[in-house]
Amino acid sequence: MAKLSLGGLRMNLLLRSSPSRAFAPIVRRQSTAATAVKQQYAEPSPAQDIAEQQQPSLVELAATIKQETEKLDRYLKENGLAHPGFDVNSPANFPRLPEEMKKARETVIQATKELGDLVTGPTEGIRWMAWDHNNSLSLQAVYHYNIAKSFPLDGTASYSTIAKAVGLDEVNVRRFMRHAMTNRIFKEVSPGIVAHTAASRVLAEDQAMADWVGFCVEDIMPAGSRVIKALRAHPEASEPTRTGFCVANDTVDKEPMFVTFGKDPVRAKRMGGAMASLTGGEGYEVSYLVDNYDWQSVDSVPGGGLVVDIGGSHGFVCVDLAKRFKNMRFVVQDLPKTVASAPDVGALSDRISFQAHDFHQLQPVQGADVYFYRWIFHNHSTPYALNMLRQLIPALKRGSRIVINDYCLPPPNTTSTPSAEEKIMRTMDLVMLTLLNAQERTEEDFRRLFAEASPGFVFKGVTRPAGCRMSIVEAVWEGEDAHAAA
Ligand SMILES: C[S@@+](CC[C@H](N)C(=O)[O-])C[C@H]1O[C@@H](n2cnc3c(N)ncnc32)[C@H](O)[C@@H]1O
Repeated sequence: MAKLSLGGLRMNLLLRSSPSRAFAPIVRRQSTAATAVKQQYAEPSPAQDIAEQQQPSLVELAATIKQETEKLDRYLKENGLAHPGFDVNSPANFPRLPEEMKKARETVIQATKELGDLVTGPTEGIRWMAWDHNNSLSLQAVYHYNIAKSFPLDGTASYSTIAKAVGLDEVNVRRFMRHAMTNRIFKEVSPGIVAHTAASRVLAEDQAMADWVGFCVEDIMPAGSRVIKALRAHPEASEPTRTGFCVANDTVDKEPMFVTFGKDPVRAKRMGGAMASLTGGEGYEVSYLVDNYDWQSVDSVPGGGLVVDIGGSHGFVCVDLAKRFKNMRFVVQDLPKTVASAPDVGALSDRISFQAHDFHQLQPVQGADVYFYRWIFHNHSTPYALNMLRQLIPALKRGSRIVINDYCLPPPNTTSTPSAEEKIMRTMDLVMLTLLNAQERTEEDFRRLFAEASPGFVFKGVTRPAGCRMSIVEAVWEGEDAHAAA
């Protein structure tokens, strides 16, 4: 079994046909562009938004960019923070910012995009958008031939030297690198002589980012180009063995992506690095969940309420909860090999136990107070997600809560320009389709899922802690107390 540690996530790759493997996308919440400044105190409803929002003029957008950029610039100067740049020694990331400055930065990003799109115009925009995959192609060449590592970060090299070092002919090295340069990856400092930039330095130094690029350009890109073929053959798009990924890897009706990766340690390791790069950042900390859900009421149940962490990996969420709440008891369920490799939880073992359980089968723990799923539902299409919920029903008592910690898609285009965050989340949704025939869900999707699973589930809603990228989805079982009757 290859085991991937995914930042906050843990993933095990088993050589078995299971759809239940994780792909954990990342999102950043970004407010809208110029309009965000005007709207930040009164968000309009979607209907109002579409009807009433007016397109800011070019000059208004430019003014917003100026105003918010000045705020950022002042903040950087006042705090002695490095200014961003493209040069090899410039910072690899924009500095971490307090909330207000984050808004300014998001507004600059969004307004700049909006202004650029407006002055490009739709025809020209679409013409070149249809060529976007060529950015991935030159990036793939840089990744595949390890070009960023082929010459020193603080030096220069000729195309012919790089060609010899990477084993690709000079003509192709030059064309791929010169294309990558249009994206600020490398620069040509004199004819035929190249040097690193901040972006190529990231590719050379940050292994997790290199893994992310590799996973995207060598696994997701070919799979994405087969999605329509997969959909034409299997329009229901619900089986993890009938995805674009399966078409690309000749595994249709044979095995889902995670099984394919489980057979290939190099790809498995690369995906692990990619996920670590993606989810290791700000906004994924378990503390958001610990601090922002009413665990106190579970802790106050006489004898300590019982929480079942389904697909809970090695139980790190329960460990954090158990440290904070002194009465709650926990059962961590996962596949047998994961449970077998779980580390000893020491003094917490009187309250945390592990159990091998397949979440596509009947839930064995009866009458728990909370059935909890983190990073599980977004890896499953509706039929599989419905089955997971229905497998709980015979175990539920009236009042049992089902808590899902996952992404929650925003309502569609509630701003005059779709935010960068929305773009990322919707792209992730496509990636979930591509790889697993799975999906990200809106609040309404979650509501419908519970309603369709059984009228006994009463949907309570979705909350998203400030600063967190994940949401907490909750439903309560008000149906027949099958557990008590049993
Ligand atoms: C993305 S990880 C999520 C782990 C953990 N909940 C977290 O928040 O990081 C998905 C987990 O589901 C487990 N899993 C996959 N298929 C399963 C199944 N059929 N039954 C139980 N667990 C499963 C995996 O072993 C893995 O630990």
